[in-house]
This record gives sequence, structure tokens and C-alpha cells, in this order.
Amino acid sequence: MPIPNPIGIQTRVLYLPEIGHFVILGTAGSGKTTLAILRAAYLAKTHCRSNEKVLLVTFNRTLVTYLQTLGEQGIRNLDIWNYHKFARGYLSRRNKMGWNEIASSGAKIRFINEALENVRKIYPDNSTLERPAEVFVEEIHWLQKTGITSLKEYEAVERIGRAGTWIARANRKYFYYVFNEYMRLRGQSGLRYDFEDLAGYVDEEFESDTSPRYYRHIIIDEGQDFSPAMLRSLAKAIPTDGSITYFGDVAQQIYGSRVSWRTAGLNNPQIYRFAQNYRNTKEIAALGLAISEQPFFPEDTDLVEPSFPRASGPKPALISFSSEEEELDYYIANVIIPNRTRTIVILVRSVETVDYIINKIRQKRITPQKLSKEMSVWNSRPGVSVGTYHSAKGLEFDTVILPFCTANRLPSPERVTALDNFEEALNEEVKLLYVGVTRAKSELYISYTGEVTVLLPTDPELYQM
Ligand SMILES: Nc1ncnc2c1ncn2[C@@H]1O[C@H](COP(=O)(O)OP(=O)(O)OP(=O)(O)O)[C@@H](O)[C@H]1O
Repeated sequence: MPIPNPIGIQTRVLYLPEIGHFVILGTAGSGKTTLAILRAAYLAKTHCRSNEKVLLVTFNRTLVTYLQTLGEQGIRNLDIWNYHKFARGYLSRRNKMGWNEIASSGAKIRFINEALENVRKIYPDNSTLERPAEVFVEEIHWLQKTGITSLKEYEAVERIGRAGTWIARANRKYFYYVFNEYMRLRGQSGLRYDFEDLAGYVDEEFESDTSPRYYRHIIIDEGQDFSPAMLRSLAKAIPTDGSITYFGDVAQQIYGSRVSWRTAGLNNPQIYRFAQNYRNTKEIAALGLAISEQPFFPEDTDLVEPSFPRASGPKPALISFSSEEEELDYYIANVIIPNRTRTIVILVRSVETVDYIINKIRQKRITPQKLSKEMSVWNSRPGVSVGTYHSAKGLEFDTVILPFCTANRLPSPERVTALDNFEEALNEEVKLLYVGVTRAKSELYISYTGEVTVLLPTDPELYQM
């Protein structure tokens, strides 16, 4: 796949100095990933000594595979990894990571459930502890990503990115007791880390590590999804005369909440903004913009207002069906089979639905590409891919199909339970929908069975119906 030549502000960003911290905020399709690759290649070729390397890091493992296909294969001193691979590699080099020492997400949930049971036995009449286990899982993720390590700190902290003070300050201690008990149970079974606190340990390890740094320059793509601890650890992973270049879009933030640059370890970064959308047609960009202008889309001062693209195409289709089966049959017969020369993706909310759709397409003797963290090769040829909204971050396709945009599926009922707050689930899930919509280069189909999700703008002018 050819990489386009940078234009205007993109060129400025490509040749930013080789020392310092730089932040590039851009709207969807404005060339952030493109520039992340170009800048990584530029720094690797011209600003590294023979034993130095450049790291291009992202959050999404599917995107790593995609980047490796797009990126310049021949550059020996450029690593393209996801954060967790970087973290594991570093801790291994420091002799702090043995075989199988990270608790899987499933094991973590089991430990938290057990921890909650144990704490309930100590405080049998406490109503905070009666809240669903998912709420505790969510809060423990948050504590770890924020890097909070004491009850005092937790009780003092102002919650950023939360819809309300839905956990009363006075009750925070019960969440902390469950957190402590979780850590005890995890440690007891020989697991030193989980995916949420790994970055905190990496950060701490760099603090005392005086050895020469392995990477001289780090480029972060999809930076909006990195936790403060992840960003801090990356900022410490370079020498003082190295560079960090961060690319991100707060409108697409789907894993965490915004933090100040200082909290993220970036010191007075110079900030640049990409507003030109090179990917979507006017009609698709208009829907993306309308999604981001809805009242429940979280306001953020870092949001970059897009300049409208010049290319025009069909309006997004919004189609109502009488069953989910019918939705898929329609797409297979009318979009996938007749359009063998296009790249097409079907995106859904849950991993389980991905497998169901893949089986359905296979029955027509078509083999779809599954977007997943296990994928090791990226097939950029025309054809159909299936994945979750999360797995599509950073990617693009000629045609995007978003089936099942039905009220009882979006926002996801699991997220509503975990967050214990419908408004907050809307805040989160509307960004996923934004990601899905903005993956489309020229054609977009959205459908539902029954009642349409409240996450979609209601203006009929935006759609062909
Ligand atoms: N200067 C340019 N000229 C022409 N096309 C460009 C230019 N810059 C980027 N593009 C194209 O625009 C599309 C979007 O670029 P890219 O994926 O880098 O955007 P992004 O900002 O990372 O998007 P997102 O955050 O939505 O994933 C790609 O097809 C890319 O090739």
C-alpha cells in the first residue's frame, strides 16, 4: 500500500526536532497513522546512532499488524509493537518478568469476585459491597490505570472522566479493601501483574533504571487510549536527548479518560492539530461530526473540529430490518457478493457476534478476515473483514457495515452494568460508534432490528433511508 506524501502541517510534523515531546491531535482520517509511520522511519534513518532504535507503539494489536504491513519493512532499527509487548520485553530484560506472570482478564475477574466475597464476610451489612461485581472490576481497572497506590490518594483524588460522583467519597474505602484483597489473592497464586497495572510497574522500574535507554525515539499512535501510567513509562523509556511524538484523537478515546499532559509525563509539549479529513467522503464525515455533536458526546477542549473533505459519495444508509438474520442475509447478498473488488468490513460490539457472522459468511463459501489480536498477517487485498469496533481502531475500508445498531445492543448492556450508570455508558459507547463510522472511505451501511440505538443522530437528512 503506498504511503501518501505529507502536505502542509503534516510535513512540519514529520520534520519536528529530534529532541523533546510533541503532541499531534487530529480528527479521524487526518493522517495521524500515516505521519506516525513516516516520522518513525525518518527518525530511525537520520537520528539514531548505530546501537539506537525507534519504537512505534500503539494500543491495538490489530493495528500493529496493519502498521507492520504499511510500515517500511527494511528499517532494521524500527520496532512496531503494542504497549504490552514493549512492557513485557522491558521487564524481562530487567529480570522482573518470568514465564506466565500476567493474570489473564478472566483470572482477574475471578480473583475480584473472590475478593469481593471475602470482604463482604468482614462487612456483612455494608450496602456498598452489595453493588454488582462488575462495578468493582471497573473501579479496580480505573485505580490501576490511574496509578493510585494508597487509600489516602484514592480518597483525595478528583474523578476525571466520570459522569458523576457515583461512588461517594466515604465509600471509596470499601472498593479499596476489595482491591487490596484482589492483590493478595493474585500474588498468592504467583501472578505478579495484570494488563492494567503492568504499566505502573514499568514506570516504577524506569525510575530506578540508570542504564542506557534501548529506544532513542518513541512514536505513539492512537495515544488517546494510553493510560497515564503507560504514557509516563514511555516518557521515561527514552534518554533526555531523545523524543516522544504522540498522535491522538480524543473523539476516538474508547479505553480511558483524559489526563493532563503533565500527569502523562509529557513536559510542556508543543501541540499541533490536524483538521483535514483525507479519508471519509463529505457525507460520511457529516455523520461523524453529527455523532460528536450530540449532547452525551463528552466535551473536550482537545477535540479537533474537522475541515470537511472534498470528495462526495452516497449518504450513509440507515436500514430497518425485522430480524438480525435478515440484516446479515441482506449484506451478504447485496453488498459483499457483488463487490469483490472493494475492501469491506462488518463491525459489531461484541467478540461473540464476530464469530457468528464469520460462520454465516463462510456458508456462502467466502472466507472473511477476522480482525483480532491474534492476527499476524494483514491482508490488504479486496475482500471482507469482520471485527469489533475496538479492533477496527486506526484501520480503514472502502465500505463499512454496522449491523445490530439496535437499542438493546448499543450501548452494550454489559457496559451499562459495569459502569452502573446509563449516561456514562452513552458517553463511552458513542465514541465507539464514532470510530466505526469514521472507518469508511466511501460507503457506509447502518442497520437495526426493532428500535434504533439512541447513539445515532436523528436528523433524517444525514441518511438515505
Ligand atoms: N497528505 C495526504 N494526501 C492524501 N491522502 C492522505 C494524506 N494524508 C493521509 N492520507 C490518507 O488518508 C487516510 C487516513 O489517514 P490515516 O489513517 O493516517 O489517518 P488517522 O488520522 O490515523 O485516522 P484515524 O485516527 O481515524 O484512524 C489514509 O488513506 C491516508 O493514506
